[in-house]
Amino acid sequence: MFICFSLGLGTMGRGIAVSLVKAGISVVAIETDEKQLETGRKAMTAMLQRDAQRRGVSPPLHLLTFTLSFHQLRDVDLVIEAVFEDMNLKKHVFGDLCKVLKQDTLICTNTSGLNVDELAAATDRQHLVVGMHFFAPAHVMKLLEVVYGSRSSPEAVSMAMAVGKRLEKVCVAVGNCPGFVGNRMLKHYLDQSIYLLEEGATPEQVDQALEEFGFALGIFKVSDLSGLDVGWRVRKASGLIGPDVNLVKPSRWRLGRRYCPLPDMLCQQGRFGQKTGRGWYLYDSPGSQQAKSDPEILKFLQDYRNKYGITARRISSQEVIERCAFSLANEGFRILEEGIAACPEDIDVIYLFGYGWPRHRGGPMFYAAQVGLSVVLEKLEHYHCDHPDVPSLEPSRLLRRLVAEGSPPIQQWKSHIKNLQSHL
Ligand SMILES: CCCCCCCCCCCCCC(=O)CC(=O)SCCNC(=O)CCNC(=O)[C@H](O)C(C)(C)COP(=O)(O)OP(=O)(O)OC[C@H]1O[C@@H](n2cnc3c(N)ncnc32)[C@H](O)[C@@H]1OP(=O)(O)O
Ligand SMILES: NC(=O)C1=CN([C@@H]2O[C@H](COP(=O)(O)OP(=O)(O)OC[C@H]3O[C@@H](n4cnc5c(N)ncnc54)[C@H](O)[C@@H]3O)[C@@H](O)[C@H]2O)C=CC1
Repeated sequence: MFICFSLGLGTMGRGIAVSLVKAGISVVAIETDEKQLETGRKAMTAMLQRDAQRRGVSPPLHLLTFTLSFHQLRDVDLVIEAVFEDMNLKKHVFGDLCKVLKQDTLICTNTSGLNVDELAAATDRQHLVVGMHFFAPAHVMKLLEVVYGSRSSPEAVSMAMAVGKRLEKVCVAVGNCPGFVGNRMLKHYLDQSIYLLEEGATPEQVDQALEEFGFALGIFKVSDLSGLDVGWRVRKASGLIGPDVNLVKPSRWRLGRRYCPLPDMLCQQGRFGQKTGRGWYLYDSPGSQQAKSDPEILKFLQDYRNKYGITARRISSQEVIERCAFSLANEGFRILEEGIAACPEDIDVIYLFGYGWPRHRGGPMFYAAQVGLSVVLEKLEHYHCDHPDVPSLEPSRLLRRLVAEGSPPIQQWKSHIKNLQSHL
């Protein structure tokens, strides 16, 4: 028998547990208190009932057990942790897990980007700790990034891949670095989108340009779906927000580079996205998915620009796409050079199946090749010249080298990497 333990039933935990149950796997689901457990139970039951109704079968609710206690852990084969993105909390949870788990239970974390090695070090079985990074909504998105820690055993990684396959996910093994592959790239894409708001765009304009380009959802709708509080926790832990930073008058440069505090200011107002019914957009009620424009956000953005003496300018859809797509691809080249992804095709698969990248454009690396590497380089140089305090716009070494060597086809990029040290 295969039993899985899902820890945390928030945005991600409930979708992960539903994916497991749909694959016929028994799940013990745990939360911190009765209220959270009941909210998770209701949400998961509704998801399973909708799915069963569509397929004309009965929902496999018998595979689910809900509990507040770690005692039911003894017999589980796999744990998937999805508690808040907080290193200390996760380490604490991992330590507690090891007191009750069988010696050979695989411990997986759904962290968005924390150091898997550091988490593994909090356990008594570093070789059995692997990242299993699902994507929101977790019962729908096909991608699973399997994060290979430096001490994860090949058997543990292959078991995580096998579980992913059983869940009908598209699994991609990636190396361990902040944000892994998808979110490390997403960070730069998000940064550009937020800078565009500072410079004069609205969330609606940016999202419209991205959706016309072919993204399933614009970045601000995606942020509301995922929850703005996740990134807020990450920035707090990175020292970008904290006691040394004056939150009344947030600065626009931190740790030596451009920083936009707009998302932090939204979180301070309790606007976490869909889960609170308000984020970059407005929703009818918490949990609703239908994004509506919010006049308060437009005023909030204009007040912010006034405060900093920024004159809003008209931003074209072309600029939105170039800054977002080329900053994504630029980071992709760095990821390839560092051996965090096995090949450009893996990066493309991650974006197609994890982030709703337009299929007909083939993924950010394929798109860069289609546009022409020399064009991408020229555009990045142009935008970096306009924004010298944004290091991520500086063209990567690998992109420069590929252009200097005549823009070889995508299948040959890896052979142009000097001293490749794979993290896989
Ligand atoms: C350098 C250091 C960096 C550190 C890291 C930085 C971290 C930054 C923080 C980031 C936060 C963490 C994010 C993360 O780790 C990775 C992510 O998960 S990012 C989010 C990725 N997801 C996407 O990009 C979603 C893209 N959208 C899509 O692909 C489609 O729009 C979608 C599949 C969601 C819906 O497609 P559609 O055809 O419209 O579907 P249906 O209407 O048929 O519905 C199917 C199903 O999906 C549910 N659904 C639809 N829309 C939404 C929505 N807006 N919100 C939630 N759920 C939605 C719908 O209810 C259906 O569900 P059922 O249960 O099947 O009925
Ligand atoms: N939101 C997203 O789009 C994605 C998030 N992730 C990651 O998944 C993890 C969870 O994120 P979300 O689901 O968004 O957070 P969330 O805030 O929606 O849910 C977290 C849940 O964990 C519960 N929890 C906290 N401590 C716990 C404990 N000790 N035991 C049991 N449950 C506990 C909370 O009560 C809460 O329900 C984080 O590590 C996050 O970075 C990964 C991929 C996508």
